Amino acid sequence: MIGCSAGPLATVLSLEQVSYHPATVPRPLLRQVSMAVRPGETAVVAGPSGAGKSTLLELVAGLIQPGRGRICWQGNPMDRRQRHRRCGLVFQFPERHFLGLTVRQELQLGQRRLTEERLGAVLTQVGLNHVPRQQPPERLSGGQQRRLALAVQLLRNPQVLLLDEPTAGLDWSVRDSLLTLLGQLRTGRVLLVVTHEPKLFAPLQPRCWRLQDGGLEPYQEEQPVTIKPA
Ligand SMILES: Nc1ncnc2c1ncn2[C@@H]1O[C@H](COP(=O)(O)OP(=O)(O)OP(=O)(O)O)[C@@H](O)[C@H]1O
Repeated sequence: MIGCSAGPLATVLSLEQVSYHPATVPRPLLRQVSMAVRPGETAVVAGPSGAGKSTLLELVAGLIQPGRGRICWQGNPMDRRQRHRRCGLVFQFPERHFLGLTVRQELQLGQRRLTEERLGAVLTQVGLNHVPRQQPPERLSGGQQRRLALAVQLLRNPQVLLLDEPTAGLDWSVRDSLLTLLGQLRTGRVLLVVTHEPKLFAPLQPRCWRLQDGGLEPYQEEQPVTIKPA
């Protein structure tokens, strides 16, 4: 297996010269995109609507295949199956894709041997253990629905959580509590967030990239000002 150029100790997730050009569009959506995420880092990719942010996540998640380039874990290129196994993708507005009639059913989908213990543990992890498991997902609040979508992915034990506009459409207090949860979930895994509002994610102290016109450039997002007590 040919290793990606970023050293295995230096990075966990890396993209090397990744391009994606669907036949039906005149220009590539992604042109030789490279990024490297180090252990313990949270990555934020910002960009305007239509820049290709969701497409980037789909590539990393193994839902689609790049025309060129490689997506690596600890320096080793991953095929689609490996990417799919390693990554959990939470789509934008994930509540629109719920299929289960109850919270329990939503969590059981694709999890044939889900024990009560594991179900309880994941609901606790996302702060939903108090919610009745027979409750239909559509009766949950907006913030609770996002937490349920995270729980669905966490059951797969992903090393990479891919989050597409995770706070979109939530009011500020719900957004803040979701950000606190994301801060907890980044322990031991990589978070890769795409958003057109990168400032919101500053509390996670991420490394930032900007995606525009098919190219990806690193940039420094301003860190939140912490006021020290007098
Ligand atoms: N397989 C495909 N074939 C043709 N066009 C595609 C394909 N995949 C994505 N696109 C187009 O590429 C553009 C980028 O899509 P994408 O959803 O990745 O952007 P985005 O940055 O996530 O946008 P938003 O912030 O609005 O969600 C869109 O115009 C989309 O319609």
